[in-house]
Amino acid sequence: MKAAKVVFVLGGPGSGKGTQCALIVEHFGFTHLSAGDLLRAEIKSGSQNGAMIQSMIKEGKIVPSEVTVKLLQKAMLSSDNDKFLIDGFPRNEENRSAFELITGIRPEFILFFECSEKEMEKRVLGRNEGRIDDNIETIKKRFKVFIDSGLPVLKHYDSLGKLRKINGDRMKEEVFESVRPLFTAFAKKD
Ligand SMILES: Nc1ncnc2c1ncn2[C@@H]1O[C@H](COP(=O)(O)OP(=O)(O)OP(=O)(O)O)[C@@H](O)[C@H]1O
Ligand SMILES: Nc1ccn([C@H]2C[C@H](O)[C@@H](COP(=O)(O)O)O2)c(=O)n1
Ligand SMILES: [Mg+2]
Repeated sequence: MKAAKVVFVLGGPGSGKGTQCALIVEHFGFTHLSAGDLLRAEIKSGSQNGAMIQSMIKEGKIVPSEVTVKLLQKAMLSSDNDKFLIDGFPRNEENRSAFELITGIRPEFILFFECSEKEMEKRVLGRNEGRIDDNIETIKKRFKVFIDSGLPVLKHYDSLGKLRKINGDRMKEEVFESVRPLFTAFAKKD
């Protein structure tokens, strides 16, 4: 597992993480692992953690790291790929330290989509995927959790010189043109 190359993809709810990950997969052959998607699949699977995960997501809270890191680790181990985009993780310092401790992996860099709350709110409310957290009450809570718990993680990686900030407040094609050079450089280094 230590040979795996990981890029963490962060940003507020609706900042475009999943959308940009799909484009990176298409152009650069990474495997996309969304922590939120893995947690939602765990609810659907009827796991004994399902009810707890569902209630945390509904409240916009962060699921205990042990649960999420195990799901990510399992997905990485069952993949043939060695390049992963881990989307929506780490969401807090506990997520970050648990991942490093359990997997021994340090990320190559962190892709961070900066986007205004007004734009993120509009996108999430228009997403229409039936998510239990895409409603105005939960969105407000998710914004607060992002500021309170997510920003310290970004500060940490900034202090290590690993943070790559992208203006996510543009059309998705324009955003991707800012993302592309980061992965072109990464592919050359590989
Ligand atoms: N640049 C963009 N401009 C306009 N709409 C966008 C853009 N990027 C994504 N969207 C749309 O906004 C919604 C949210 O995007 P996406 O699911 O990629 O965000 P996310 O950061 O993964 O959100 P979450 O953290 O809630 O999972 C989707 O409906 C998507 O199609
Ligand atoms: N590291 C994570 C990632 C996600 N969750 C929970 C809480 C989030 O609000 C929800 C949805 O995530 P998204 O799809 O928006 O990335 O999933 C978590 O607890 N820990
Ligand atoms: Mg997403």
